[in-house]
Amino acid sequence: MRVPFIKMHGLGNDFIMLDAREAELPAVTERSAAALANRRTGIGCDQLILLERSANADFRMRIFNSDGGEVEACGNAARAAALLHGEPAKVETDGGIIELSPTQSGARVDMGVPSFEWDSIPLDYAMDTAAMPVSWEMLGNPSAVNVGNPHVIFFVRDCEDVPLDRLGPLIENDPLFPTRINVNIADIRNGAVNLRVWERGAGLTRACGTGACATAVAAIRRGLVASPVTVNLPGGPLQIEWNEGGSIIMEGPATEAYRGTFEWADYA
Ligand SMILES: N[C@@H](CCC[C@H](N)C(=O)O)C(=O)O
Repeated sequence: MRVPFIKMHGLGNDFIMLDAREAELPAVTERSAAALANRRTGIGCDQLILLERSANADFRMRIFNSDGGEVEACGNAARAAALLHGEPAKVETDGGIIELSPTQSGARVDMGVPSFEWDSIPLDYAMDTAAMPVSWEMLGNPSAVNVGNPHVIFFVRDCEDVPLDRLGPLIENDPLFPTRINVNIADIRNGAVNLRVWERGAGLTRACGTGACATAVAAIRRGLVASPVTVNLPGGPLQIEWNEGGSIIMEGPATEAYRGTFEWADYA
């Protein structure tokens, strides 16, 4: 069976988008998602995104990391889905309902209300998630935030100085994080956040939308910046708004790169 796909990205965080809202597609498995995402032998992407019909919202968005694992949220893919859908929409994700509003160059997304309780991150044992009494080599005293998916955030003097390719996998897989974790390294300059992210199940990416949301929330909570705040990622900037008790609003670009088809049997 030939399956159509759309290659899209948000600030260089790239996706294979499969649209099963009208057409019936074979079930995506961990194995097929990882095979399609493989940059040497497949089509290649950071995340495979599956759009489906939903009984609770305008449609459902499912997210598979490049290691094949299905996860709850993806900020950059939310903007890509908004561009594809073309009109405001409520979207069901495993991390909760999010709301998309397309803009001229991408989308504004209501990502929902963040959680801070240790067991909703989740962590392995109780601690203050605003300033955690833990460290890994040069990285210490992080914050943790769940924005649909789990994030740990380290504030440092210069995020470029951190060997994230080595420390990222170490922290991602630490037993403190029973569902693994996305690792964010941030510095603050002139009221803006500079951010690099080691994504759970995908590694270093050019941008992480949920990472930008979680880091902005953690920085606002620690009194380091005020809302709204610009978060600069290697792939470009996102604007994030958040006030205590409210939803996180993310705004930024999304891009369609090309459309194609693949033979399902090659990746099943
Ligand atoms: N690239 C994404 C996040 C994708 C999921 C993440 N790696 C996880 O495992 O939670 C974004 O833009 O938010």
